[in-house]
Amino acid sequence: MQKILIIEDEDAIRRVLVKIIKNENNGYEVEEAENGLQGLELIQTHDYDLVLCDIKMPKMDGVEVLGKAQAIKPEIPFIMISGHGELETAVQTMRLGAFDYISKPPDLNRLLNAIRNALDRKKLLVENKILKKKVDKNYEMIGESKEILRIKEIIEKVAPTEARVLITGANGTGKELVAHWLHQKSSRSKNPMIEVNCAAIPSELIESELFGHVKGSFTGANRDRAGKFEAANGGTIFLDEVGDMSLSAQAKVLRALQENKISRVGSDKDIKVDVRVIAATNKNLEEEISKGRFREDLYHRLAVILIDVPSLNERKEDIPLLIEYFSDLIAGQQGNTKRKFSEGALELLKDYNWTGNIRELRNVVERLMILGGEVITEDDVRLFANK
Ligand SMILES: Nc1ncnc2c1ncn2[C@@H]1O[C@H](COP(=O)(O)OP(=O)(O)OP(=O)(O)O)[C@@H](O)[C@H]1O
Repeated sequence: MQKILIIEDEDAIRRVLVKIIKNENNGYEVEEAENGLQGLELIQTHDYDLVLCDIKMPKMDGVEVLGKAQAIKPEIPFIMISGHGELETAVQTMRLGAFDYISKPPDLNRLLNAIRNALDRKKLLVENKILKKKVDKNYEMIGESKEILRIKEIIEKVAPTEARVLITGANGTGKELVAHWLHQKSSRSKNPMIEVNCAAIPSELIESELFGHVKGSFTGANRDRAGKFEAANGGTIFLDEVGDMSLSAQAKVLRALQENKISRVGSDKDIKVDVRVIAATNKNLEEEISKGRFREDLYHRLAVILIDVPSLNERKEDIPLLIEYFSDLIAGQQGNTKRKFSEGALELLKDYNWTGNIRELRNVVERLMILGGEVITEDDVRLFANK
């Protein structure tokens, strides 16, 4: 059921609107207010998917209702109803955030179209909000150890700048998480963050993946295709496992960083790109450089800021917090109740011989939640924590 509120002081117009809307779709629930003040009260106390609002009304006019409603519930779309001679005001309300306007007397098709479009947009906004919440939840960074606090502090300082960042650390320590935070807290966050796992792409394909190609440039290239650098334009590219990139791809990335230009494979036309680069690796790049497998000049271009993410064993005090977080997350995902871990169980888990990969900790928590008792005890840990 989608809820629509009509705020209109003229009885006749209100009645026509209600009739049209109800006839159109019996999935619409319609409520009415006779003036702006009453309308605003209803908006404050009820949830609506759409408001149709007259401009000229006693007590509070439509422009004021729109402004006040936007301050408290900005997601509700407004369609303004403009009387004779109010066209200019109607256009102005769109600048203030109204979704659309219709003129009196309402034209049936125009009205129904505007309503459908406004409701679609509302649905999209809500879906986006839910998605964003989900994304934020997936990227929570748990930990109060001085190592994690230091990383958060660096992120706060570095994210708003254009500086390139190289994130190092063992597998599963949270490098990707750091990269997401850097993007989310930057002015580029409205644009995409494009991830490329350099280790997962065969070396003969990596250039085309990063820079795109033109039709006919190699067997199978049967149409022009943009690469990840172009896709990330205005945003961030995250080069994960950058230490695994071939030397020829490294040369091209270096050029992209030096000149802010790329060219698609098989073309000599330059394309300007505005991309911030964040890279990550679990390799020791200095060692790779000494072995001739990684370009030193590229290393210096990438590592303006270095963030080393410590392994779990170096910040054991975060383990109980992570256990609680994962227990909550798993319970939410699987629809069962969150499990309590006894003090003794937490102590044992703190001293467990972790590989350092946080995914291992998550798996152990999940295993204990399945195999352990209502409260997870030291005995449960002894019996079930090891594989
Ligand atoms: N501090 C943290 N708080 C909560 N979850 C975390 C934390 N650090 C890592 N994780 C979770 O652990 C998993 C592994 O983290 P992530 O993918 O960021 O690691 P990575 O170092 O990029 O791994 P890889 O080297 O395998 O690419 C992810 O699900 C991530 O959300």
